[in-house]
Amino acid sequence: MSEKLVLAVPSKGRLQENANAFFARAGLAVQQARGARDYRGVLGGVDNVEVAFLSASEIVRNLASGAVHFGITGEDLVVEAEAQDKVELLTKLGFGHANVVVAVPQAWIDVRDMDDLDDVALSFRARRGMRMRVATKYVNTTRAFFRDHGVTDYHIVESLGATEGAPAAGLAEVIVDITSTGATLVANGLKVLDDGVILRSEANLVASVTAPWSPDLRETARQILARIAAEEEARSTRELVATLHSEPDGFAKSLDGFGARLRRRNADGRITMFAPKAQAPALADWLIGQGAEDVIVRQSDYVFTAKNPLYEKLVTRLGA
Ligand SMILES: Nc1ncnc2c1ncn2[C@@H]1O[C@H](COP(=O)(O)OP(=O)(O)OP(=O)(O)O)[C@@H](O)[C@H]1O
Ligand SMILES: O=P(O)(O)OC[C@H]1O[C@H](OP(=O)(O)OP(=O)(O)O)[C@H](O)[C@@H]1O
Ligand SMILES: [Mg+2]
Repeated sequence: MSEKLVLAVPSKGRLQENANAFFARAGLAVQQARGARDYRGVLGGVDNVEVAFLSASEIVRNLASGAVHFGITGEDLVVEAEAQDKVELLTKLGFGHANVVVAVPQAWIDVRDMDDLDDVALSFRARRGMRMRVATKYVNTTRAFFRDHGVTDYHIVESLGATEGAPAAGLAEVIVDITSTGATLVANGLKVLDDGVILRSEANLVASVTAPWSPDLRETARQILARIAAEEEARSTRELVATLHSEPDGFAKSLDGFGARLRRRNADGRITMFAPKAQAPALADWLIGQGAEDVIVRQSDYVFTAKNPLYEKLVTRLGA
């Protein structure tokens, strides 16, 4: 039996659709083996990969234990699992943005920041003889953040769902939870403290450091990461083609100023350049000003480079 690289993708929730789209863009479509009820799949375009469909939090557990090699999950879940020494966050994926925040009732008008919350905690103890309660499923994240802010007089009430409802239900005074639009907080009469953003999270491609990384599996990883990096590079850069019959003075320096690089110069005066996407219109305009008759700007599907930065990051972390 040949060993496989196991890739975990979210099977439900907010990350699922974007995760599938991400692999499809890289030419690595996730294919569910037999119907949607099958929890194992394959990755189109690369042999030797088994796809495991798991929830975002299960993905972190499996990465930490080494049961899967790669996974897509939220940074908030990696931090909460305190798994940073067992995984490598290879790259942010640009979706699944959400903040882990400390929120209190809007009615607490004098409570604006963590210092104020500390005062509340102390007076709570003094006046009511009980500790301020914080409802959350981010227990470790909360403890670390409160410790850093010198808040010690509180008690965590573990909450596994509908955390925002805890204050109104009389189960806690404060919550720590994840939010993206903020609508749930507002609907529950809560506000985020001014310095209460604990973590700005997004979905990441994460590698396990503890998984068995044989030479064959490293080679499979190299191929996958080359495609992902090539797609990222293609998305963030544009190719420009212009015909310039004489090269402007200090051309290389000017290109540098746009963050662009020369790729090729043909004998007929046609020049091909790569520029960051955001700089492409300005560079095109400048080239016209330098005498180019037209400038074609195009996006490539993939830009493979001799360097494979994601793979290098992985190998550096894994060591020899
Ligand atoms: N508004 C949001 N609320 C919660 N999570 C979000 C939000 N936006 C992005 N995320 C990200 O999606 C991750 C998974 O959340 P989601 O609610 O989709 O999973 P879930 O299916 O509820 O998982 P579980 O059952 O393990 O809690 C979060 O940990 C976070 O990284
Ligand atoms: O800031 P908002 O856009 O209002 O989103 C925040 C809400 O979304 C998440 O819950 P989710 O819907 O994922 O349900 P769950 O708690 O069952 O996972 C989170 O736990 C918040 O309750
Ligand atoms: Mg959720």
